[in-house]
Amino acid sequence: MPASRLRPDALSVDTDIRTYPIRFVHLADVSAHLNDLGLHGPRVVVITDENVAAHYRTPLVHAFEAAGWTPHVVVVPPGESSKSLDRLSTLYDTLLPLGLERSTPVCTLGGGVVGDLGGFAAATLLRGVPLVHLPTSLLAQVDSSIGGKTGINHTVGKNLIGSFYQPHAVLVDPETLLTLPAREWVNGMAEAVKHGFIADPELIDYTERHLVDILGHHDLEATVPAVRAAMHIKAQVVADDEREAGKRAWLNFGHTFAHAIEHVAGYGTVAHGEAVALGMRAALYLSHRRAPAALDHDRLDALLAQLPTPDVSGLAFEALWDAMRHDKKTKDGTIRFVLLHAVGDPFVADDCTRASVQRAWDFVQQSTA
Ligand SMILES: NC(=O)c1ccc[n+]([C@@H]2O[C@H](COP(=O)([O-])OP(=O)(O)OC[C@H]3O[C@@H](n4cnc5c(N)ncnc54)[C@H](O)[C@@H]3O)[C@@H](O)[C@H]2O)c1
Ligand SMILES: O=C(O)C(=O)C[C@@H](O)[C@H](O)[C@H](O)COP(=O)(O)O
Ligand SMILES: [Zn+2]
Repeated sequence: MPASRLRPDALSVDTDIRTYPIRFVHLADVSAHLNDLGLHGPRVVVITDENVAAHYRTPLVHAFEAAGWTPHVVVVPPGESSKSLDRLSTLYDTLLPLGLERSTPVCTLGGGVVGDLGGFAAATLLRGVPLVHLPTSLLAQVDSSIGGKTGINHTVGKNLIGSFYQPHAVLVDPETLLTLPAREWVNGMAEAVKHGFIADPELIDYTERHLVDILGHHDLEATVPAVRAAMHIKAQVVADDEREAGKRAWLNFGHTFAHAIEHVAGYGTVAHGEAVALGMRAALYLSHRRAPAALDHDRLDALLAQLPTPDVSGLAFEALWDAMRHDKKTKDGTIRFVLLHAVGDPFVADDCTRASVQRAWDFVQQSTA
């Protein structure tokens, strides 16, 4: 298939367990791609959510059936609350009686919630069945479908139960973005910009030039190059450090704050990408205070300020600080933050004082009030 602007060349993710492709496809061709990947039917499980099912369940099922496959579609409620032990348990109750075999592929069709939940189910069913992500949210396309982090939330904190479980492939149909609500474009662009901050000044420049086309007009021709650039960065970081022994932590830029914000606000109140946008503003502020000459704070913060976020004036710093203690980057009791020496030059800081972190949160609250 020749590359086109909406379906550029594939990328690949090189991990210890396997090298897998990220392909830009038509959803109707998924079964042919599964065959090509050595994943055979006739049975296939598709895990999706109600919103995504409303648009894509019927065409995908028809395409599978026309190719001689037997799809079993499982639909979960949309939203962060589905990343729960209860929902996972319901998923096992639905899937195990089907008598799946170790070779039965499981596809997740949807955003990061379905990917993380369905990915964890695939990792644990029969000790692991083949997983293919079909990401339909911008956030899932630029970030969550790549790299093998799967899991669920706990009342103690975000993503605290999970596994590393790499998919066999990521099959992206950019045209699914056309049904995505406006808020979800913001969520996706937050994680895309994150990849620019940690690794690619050109992606930051590109986003500055095209954000209106992307967020305002949902212009796929402007969006797909940003998606591919973000995917490329994520694939490289994961290939270098699959299990987060070192540089993979950079993908957590903005996330020490973000996960605390999501937890304290109540899962689903502030969406993940929105929380990451707020967390990056705090991390940029902290970075700039340490090395004012190396970062054009006002320019970079102005880019983040174009990502609309909910009112966080009610989130007290004390509660956020407590929640941050459960961050998975915490070491020897010290809360750690990914900061920037410069755009494209991140590091993990373990010496941020409580007072400096509070000043960063005060800045975010004042700027978003
Ligand atoms: N595993 C990872 O590496 C990783 C990376 C980043 C984020 N995450 C996780 O991903 C989750 C956030 O993902 P998300 O932002 O995709 O949220 P989401 O999965 O809740 O999707 C956002 C909303 O968009 C809807 N939707 C998705 N695709 C659609 C489409 N094409 N048309 C219409 N509606 C559509 C969904 O139903 C949902 O309501 C968080 O739980 C976050 O922690 C994981
Ligand atoms: O893939 C990674 O590594 C990331 O950190 C990507 C993040 O965008 C994502 O939100 C991830 O789920 C956070 O990981 P966690 O280990 O901090 O839960
Ligand atoms: Zn994230």
